[in-house]
Amino acid sequence: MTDNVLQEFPEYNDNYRAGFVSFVGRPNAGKSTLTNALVGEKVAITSSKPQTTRHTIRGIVHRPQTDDAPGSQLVLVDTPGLHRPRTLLGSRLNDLVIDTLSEVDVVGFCIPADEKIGPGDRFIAGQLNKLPHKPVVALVTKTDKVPRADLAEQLIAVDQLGREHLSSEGRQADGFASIIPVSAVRGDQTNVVTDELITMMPTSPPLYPSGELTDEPERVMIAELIREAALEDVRDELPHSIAVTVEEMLPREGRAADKPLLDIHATIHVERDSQKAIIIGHRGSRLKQIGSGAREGIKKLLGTPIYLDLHVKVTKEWQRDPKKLNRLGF
Ligand SMILES: Nc1nc2c(ncn2[C@@H]2O[C@H](COP(=O)(O)OP(=O)(O)OP(=O)(O)O)[C@@H](O)[C@H]2O)c(=O)[nH]1
Repeated sequence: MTDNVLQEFPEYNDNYRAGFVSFVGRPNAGKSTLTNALVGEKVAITSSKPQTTRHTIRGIVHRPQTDDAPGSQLVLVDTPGLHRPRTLLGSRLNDLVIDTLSEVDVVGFCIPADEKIGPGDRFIAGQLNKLPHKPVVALVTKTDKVPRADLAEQLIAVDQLGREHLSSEGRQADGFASIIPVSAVRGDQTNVVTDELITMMPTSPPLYPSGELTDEPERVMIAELIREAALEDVRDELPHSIAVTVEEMLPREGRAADKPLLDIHATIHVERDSQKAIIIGHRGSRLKQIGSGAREGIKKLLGTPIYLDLHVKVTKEWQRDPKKLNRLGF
């Protein structure tokens, strides 16, 4: 930690709490939406399609010191969905998730209130059981989608899941450290989630300056925004096949200082010619749509006008080829 960080926190004292929390859960469980709700600004990318969060994206919750509580900082590490691997990419993602989890202070296991607990959840619980010293909080998400009676039943089922699957030797107590129902969309109980997570953080000096919401490199955020735009309205098989790389970001030469323009060159990678055709669309109409969709988000992120140059490339079988995976940054 730099001295700069401490200068920003004159009230910092020995009771200050700060640490890392990571949300896991099967695809679509509501991890990104919850991250955004806790941080209060859009940092992670959400989509109604599963498995869009491939990169570790952090958001930071700052709580200033009050008469009742010391100041605190919660660093949210948003991981890809932990899921049963079917491809090499799948198993790489799982390794990445386990690595991330071994370094955080608390794991938040997101389980939707409106879906029955299934093999995917039991798989995740089994993986978490491999980290016996890691406290796990169950977050029962999307509570606005179910009647109270169904929620009560789900809470009991979640408790059961914890008792059955989080019981390795060395675990302080069997099961979840706590179970919290929450609706990120309505903002119900989001404060309770923050409070509970903060009490579980170690005493520590602040980890990040207060203005910082995310330390994800801009390039990765930009690639994610393009990927999100490309995933709008496409068929179900496509999401797994798309990756985006940002090739170049350069300020346009010869522009007046008060009228800057940033040129961004990016590539959308697909696996097959047929998918390339879908992405490009009739006479390039879909690609144009993707470009304008992504441009808005990128402009907002960078706070400057941009020119987005998009290419589509067939990178065959990239999900299964280790060399290609490395080149795409996985
Ligand atoms: N009604 C309701 N919908 C929610 C809530 N939280 C998330 N959703 C919806 O559930 C879907 C999935 O949410 P995400 O936050 O993208 O889920 P995720 O777990 O990050 O998904 P992956 O990135 O695929 O792992 C989206 O359509 C959200 O709008 C909630 O509290 N209430």
